[in-house]
Amino acid sequence: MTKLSVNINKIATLRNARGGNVPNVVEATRKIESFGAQGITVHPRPDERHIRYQDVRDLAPIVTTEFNIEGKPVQDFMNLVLEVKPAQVTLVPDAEEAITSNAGWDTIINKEYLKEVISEFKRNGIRTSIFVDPVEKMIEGAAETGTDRIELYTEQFAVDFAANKKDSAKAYAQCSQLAHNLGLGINAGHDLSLENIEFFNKEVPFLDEVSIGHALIAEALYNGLEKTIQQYLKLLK
Ligand SMILES: CC(=O)[C@@H](O)[C@H](O)COP(=O)(O)O
Ligand SMILES: NCC(=O)COP(=O)(O)O
Repeated sequence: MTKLSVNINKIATLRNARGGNVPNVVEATRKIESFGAQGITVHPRPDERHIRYQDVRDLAPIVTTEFNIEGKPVQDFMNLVLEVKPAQVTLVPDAEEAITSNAGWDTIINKEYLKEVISEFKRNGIRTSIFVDPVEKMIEGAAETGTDRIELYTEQFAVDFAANKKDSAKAYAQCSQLAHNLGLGINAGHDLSLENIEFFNKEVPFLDEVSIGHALIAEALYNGLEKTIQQYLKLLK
């Protein structure tokens, strides 16, 4: 079964909107795990627009499933991850001003940089994953960085699925097969939703984990967190 890691960025967005501590991200995390999620993902961005560095410190000791911290490996981010030592770190090549993550790594141009960062996290017992586009050369480059896993960036899949599902996951399936053959673990995420997740999970082999946030939290506004999480779990079987 593909594991579901719930990205709680948007719970922090709502909390920050009023400047207080409601909704409380620690309480929300406990509930999300009790509803069956197999992981919690956070993405502390440099501007702390949603998840703050202190949230990461508060969450680390209470997450009982897998804690996955995503971000660009700037020094502050690296220090935070090495301080809390989550189960997994996912490296994303985010531009600071980007409204959201919008590209995978160029694993060829950035190979030496990624090798250095990845080896530091692995020396500290943290599983590494790197965010990549579904391009076979980028998967081959990822394997040369020493990363444990890749995370397939699924925004293009979501766009294509909405237009015409037929071949929307084809490149992802091919890249997942290649990654598996190269000994890499395979995660996926960005713009996955209740509408597209079943098709993606059926079409793409060897998936270890999907991390889902924006759509899941939006869907939970209508259906509730517990029911929404259990709908995802059922579609990921
Ligand atoms: C890397 C990725 O695609 C998402 O995990 C990202 O964390 C979403 O970030 P926002 O929640 O800031 O849109
Ligand atoms: N890595 C993807 C993630 O954590 C959540 O992305 P999204 O579902 O908020 O687009």
